[in-house]
Amino acid sequence: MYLYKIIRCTSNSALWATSFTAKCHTRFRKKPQHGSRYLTNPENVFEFNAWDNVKWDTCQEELAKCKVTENSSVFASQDDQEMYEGCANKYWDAFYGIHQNRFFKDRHWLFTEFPELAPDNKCVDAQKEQKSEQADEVLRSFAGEPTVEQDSKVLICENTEDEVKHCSEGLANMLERNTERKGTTILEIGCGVGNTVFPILRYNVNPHLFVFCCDFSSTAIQILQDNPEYNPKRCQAFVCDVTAEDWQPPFLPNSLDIAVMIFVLSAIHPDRMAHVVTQVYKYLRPGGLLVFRDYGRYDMAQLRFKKGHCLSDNFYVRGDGTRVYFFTQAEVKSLFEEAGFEEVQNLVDRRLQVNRGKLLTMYRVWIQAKYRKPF
Ligand SMILES: C[S@@+](CC[C@H](N)C(=O)[O-])C[C@H]1O[C@@H](n2cnc3c(N)ncnc32)[C@H](O)[C@@H]1O
Repeated sequence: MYLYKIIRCTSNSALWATSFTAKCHTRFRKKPQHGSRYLTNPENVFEFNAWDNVKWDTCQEELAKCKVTENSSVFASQDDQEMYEGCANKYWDAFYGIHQNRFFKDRHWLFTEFPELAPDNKCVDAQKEQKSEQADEVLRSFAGEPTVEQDSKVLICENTEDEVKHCSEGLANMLERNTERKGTTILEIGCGVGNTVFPILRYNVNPHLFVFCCDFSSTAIQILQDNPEYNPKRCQAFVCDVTAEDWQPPFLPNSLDIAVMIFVLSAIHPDRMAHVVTQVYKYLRPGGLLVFRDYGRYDMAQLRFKKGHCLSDNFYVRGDGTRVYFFTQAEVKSLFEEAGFEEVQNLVDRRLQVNRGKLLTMYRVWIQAKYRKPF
């Protein structure tokens, strides 16, 4: 069992959203990309809650390596490994069954780092939320498997066109908008309860925007669809295990403008990552963009794992049965380039988060990347 910081999120309420949007329209402030507060004098470390682009010296790197070598010295048993893989969606169902939509905060920093997600919106006030929100985690516990039935809203029907096997309201919308060539179609993979999707729907002002989002946790998809902000005219959520050979999604190959992968690839078994990336490539249109942010090697969360939780190199299981991988930039690069993508961005974001009350320092590492499907 691991101790995680408790952060309560109330930002999903419609009331908050309305007042936030209103404030936002009167303020045209934007947080600089990759942060702007640098720690030059170590004595000042407790003056702020977080520092950007923190440099690691060799000693710190060596210490991190030692911790990882130690916590990887005992692997989870083969039986347990198979259970975590076979029941992966059930562990996430249980996670969302407990935490509902209170665990992850809405990811407003998205628009600072990935302005493509809301290109015409000048009012993205990324300072409202600290970028550090993305990895704040609560005390996680696994309380047994829930019995939630799968409830995909994707409709499957016959179509006269051979290549169109699966259709839905979302697909019909998308085809119409693509004919007019006005729309932007976004897919979020591993959307959870919508902490990325709802900010996109709020801040992307393109009237022809359509957001597809999927997750293999039917509990997460149900919670997302129950959110008052869920509008089927602009969004379609569906259940999909992206490690499956075929996705059967409600859109066509070569059709998506943007695919979003935020802290999802790390939750997938390393043996299936390449397949997931290949599938994303298949459904993006030529020229389409993939945006990615995920855990980096030696992030604080990796160093905190105890022996017995390691499944394979840099891949761990948390106390609640959900899994997490810690990437290097080089791994991300080869995953996407081997699938055919061209690199637009690949950076490591090192942040120092500070708990000023307890005088604690926490070194966070994230990999952020963008890849384009060539024309
Ligand atoms: C850390 S959460 C991130 C949620 C969301 N992207 C966000 O920004 O808040 C990881 C999500 O990936 C989903 N996931 C993990 N493996 C998956 C798979 N094979 N297929 C689809 N979703 C998956 C989990 O259910 C979970 O909702």
